[in-house]
Amino acid sequence: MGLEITVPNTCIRGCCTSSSIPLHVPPSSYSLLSPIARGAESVVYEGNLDGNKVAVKKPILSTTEDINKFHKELQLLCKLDHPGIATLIAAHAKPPNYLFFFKFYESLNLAQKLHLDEWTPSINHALMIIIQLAKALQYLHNLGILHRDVKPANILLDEKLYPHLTDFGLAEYKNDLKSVSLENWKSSGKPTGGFHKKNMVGTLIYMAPEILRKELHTEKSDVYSFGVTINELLTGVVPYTDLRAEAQAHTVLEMNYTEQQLTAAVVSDELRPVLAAQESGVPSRLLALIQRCWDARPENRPSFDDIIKELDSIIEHRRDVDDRHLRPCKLHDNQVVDGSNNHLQAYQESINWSTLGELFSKRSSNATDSKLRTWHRPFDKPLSHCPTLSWGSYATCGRRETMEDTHFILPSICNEKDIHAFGIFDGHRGAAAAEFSAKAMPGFLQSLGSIGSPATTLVEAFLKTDAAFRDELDSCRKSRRVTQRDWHPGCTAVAALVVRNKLFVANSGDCRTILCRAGSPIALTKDHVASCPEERERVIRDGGQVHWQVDTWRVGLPALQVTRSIGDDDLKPAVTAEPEITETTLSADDEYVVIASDGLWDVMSNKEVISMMKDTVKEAGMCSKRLATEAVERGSKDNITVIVVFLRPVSTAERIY
Ligand SMILES: Nc1ncnc2c1ncn2[C@@H]1O[C@H](COP(=O)(O)OP(=O)(O)OP(=O)(O)O)[C@@H](O)[C@H]1O
Ligand SMILES: [Mn+2]
Ligand SMILES: [Mn+2]
Repeated sequence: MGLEITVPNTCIRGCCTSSSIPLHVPPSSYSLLSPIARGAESVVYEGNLDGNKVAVKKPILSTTEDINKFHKELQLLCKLDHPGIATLIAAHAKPPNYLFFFKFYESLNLAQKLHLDEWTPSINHALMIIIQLAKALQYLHNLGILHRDVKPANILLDEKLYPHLTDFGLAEYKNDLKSVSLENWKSSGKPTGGFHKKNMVGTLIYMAPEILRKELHTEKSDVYSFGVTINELLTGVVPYTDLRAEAQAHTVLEMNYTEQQLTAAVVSDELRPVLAAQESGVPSRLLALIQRCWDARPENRPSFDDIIKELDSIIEHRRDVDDRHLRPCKLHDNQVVDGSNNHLQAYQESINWSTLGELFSKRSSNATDSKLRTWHRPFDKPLSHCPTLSWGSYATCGRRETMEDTHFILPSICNEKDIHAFGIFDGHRGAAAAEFSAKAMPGFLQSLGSIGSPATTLVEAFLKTDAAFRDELDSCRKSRRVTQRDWHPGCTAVAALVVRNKLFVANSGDCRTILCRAGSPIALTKDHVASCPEERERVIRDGGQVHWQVDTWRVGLPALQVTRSIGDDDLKPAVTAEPEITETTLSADDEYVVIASDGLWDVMSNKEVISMMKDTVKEAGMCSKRLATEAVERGSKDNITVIVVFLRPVSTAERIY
C-alpha cells in the first residue's frame, strides 16, 4: 500500500519537510536500473520504487556546497504540486544516499522528441503543451519561484505527450536572489567573476539578454526562455543551428568563439531564432506573442497571467471559426464523430483529469491521519468462512479509437489485509469523468471507511466523487480552462468492496458485476438504463425527461441511455450518481466475481461468461484478458474493461474446476 511516511518526515538537517512525500525510503524498497541521462551535476536512472517504475535523480555531490544545493532543490520540490510539473514521489536525504524519486515520464524529453524522434505535433497539440507549460510557470511565479532553466530538455512528456516541467537544480526564490546580489555588492563593492559564473545559469541559447549581460534573473527572464522554447516546439529547429552550421562551414572558429559571437549578437543586435512560419498553420497572434516574450526589454514582455489570457483567447477564436464551418454531427449513441473536433478534444484534454482526481484522493486521505484511521468492522466474531482473494484485470479500447474506460484496484485498504476494493468507470461524452473518478474514488473510500458501514461508505464515495468532479468542472469553466459551455462529460461506475467475508457491490449505470456461486451466475447489479420501466419512472419523478429515439428509451437532450452516472451535470439530479448496493455473505460455494463495463456484456451473457471462465487457466489476469478479447472477437464496438477476483485459492495449473 504505497510507501510509509516515517515520523518525523524531514531530511537529516530538518530543513526539508513534507506531509505527503516520504523523505526516507528504506534501501530494500528501491533499486536503480540503467542510467537514462548523465548531466554535469547528476545521473538520472530508470529505477523501481515499491514495485513502480520511477526516475531516480542522483546528484553528483563532491562539496558541501553541492549538498546545500541538494537540500535547496528538495525544499523547493516538496512545495510543488501542479499537473504541469514533474511529480516528486519520494526522496532520500541521508548520507550516503541522496536521491530524488520522480514519476517516470515515458515519452522522452521535448528536445529528444523533437530532434531525435523528429516529432511534429499538430498545432492543437502544440497549443495544449504551450498552455500547460505557461500554467506551470504561472504557478511557480505565484509562489515566488523562478525556474531559471526553461528549455525543451527540461520538459518531460508523458504517455499522452502532455508536458511536465522538471529540473529545479537552478530554481530560486526571487527574494533570495535579491539578497544574494545585495550582499555581494556590499562585501566587494561590485560583483566578482566567481559570482557571475555561479549565477549566470541556464543554457546559453535560451538565456535572456539581461542574463547574458550578467544582470539579475527575473520572472521575465523565464518568459524569454519560454518564448524561445515554444518557437522551437513549433519549428522543430534548435535555435540558431542554421546560423551555427554556416559559421562552422566557413570558418575554423572554435565553438567557444562562435558562442561568444552569438551572445554578442543576441544582446547587441537583438538576434533571435527564426520565427515559426504562419504558412505552417501557426496562428499569427501566437507568433506575435512569441515575439513579445523574447523582446529585448524585460518590461515589454508579458507576464504568465497575460500569456495565459492571450492563449485562451487564441484557442477560443480557433474554435469559433471551426464551429461556424463544421458542425459536428450527433450520432445515436452520443458519440460526436468529426475530425474538426479533435482540437477541441485536445483542449478539453489539456486538463489532466487523472491528476485532478489524484489531488482529491490525496486531499481526502490526508484529511484523516492514516495512522489513526481504522476501517469499520461490523463483525468481530470468528468467521465461518474466510475467502482467499486473487485478482487481475484487462482493459482494451477494442474497436474504438479512444479509451474512455478506467478502473482501480485498491488492495488492503488502510493496511487492513482483508478489505479490498475494485472499481470500473465507463466514460461518455469524453473520458474526463472516468479519468477523474478512478483516481478520486479510492481516496474517498479510504477516508470514509472509518465513519460508517461499508454500504454507506460506498454510497458516500459515489456521491462525493460526483460532487467533486462537477465542482472541479465548474471551476474549470470559471477559470476558462474549459471554455466549451455545453460539454458535460460523465461516466457509469461500479465498485466492489470485500470486507472479510462480505461482498458489497455499488452500481450506477450499466457496468455489471456477477458472482459465480457453485457454478452458476448471480447478478449483483441491475443495469440503470432508460429502457428499464422503474428507472424511467424515477427519472421523470426527479424532473428529467425520457423519450423514445431510434431504437430505445433515452434521457434528455443528450439522449443518454443510462439513467445513473457520475458527472453529466446537465442532467442532474434526474441522472443521479446514487448507486444501488447489494450485500452478499460469502461462503465456500463462491468461486469468483467478474466486474466489467458494458462492452463485455453487450456481446456475452452472464452464463456465457461463466462457461468461458470454466475452461480458462485460473489466473485472474489471464481470465480477464480472455473475456475481453473474446468480446472484441464477437464484435463488441465499445471499450472493454474486465476485473476478475477469485474468492478461493486457485492454482494456475488447474484448468477446470
Ligand atoms: N521523471 C523522469 N522521467 C523520465 N525521464 C527523466 C525524468 N527525469 C529526468 N529524466 C531524463 O533525464 C534528463 C535529465 O534530467 P534533469 O534535467 O532533471 O537532470 P540534470 O542533471 O539537472 O540535467 P541538466 O544537465 O539539464 O542540468 C531529462 O532531460 C530526461 O531526459
Ligand atoms: Mn535538465
Ligand atoms: Mn539541471
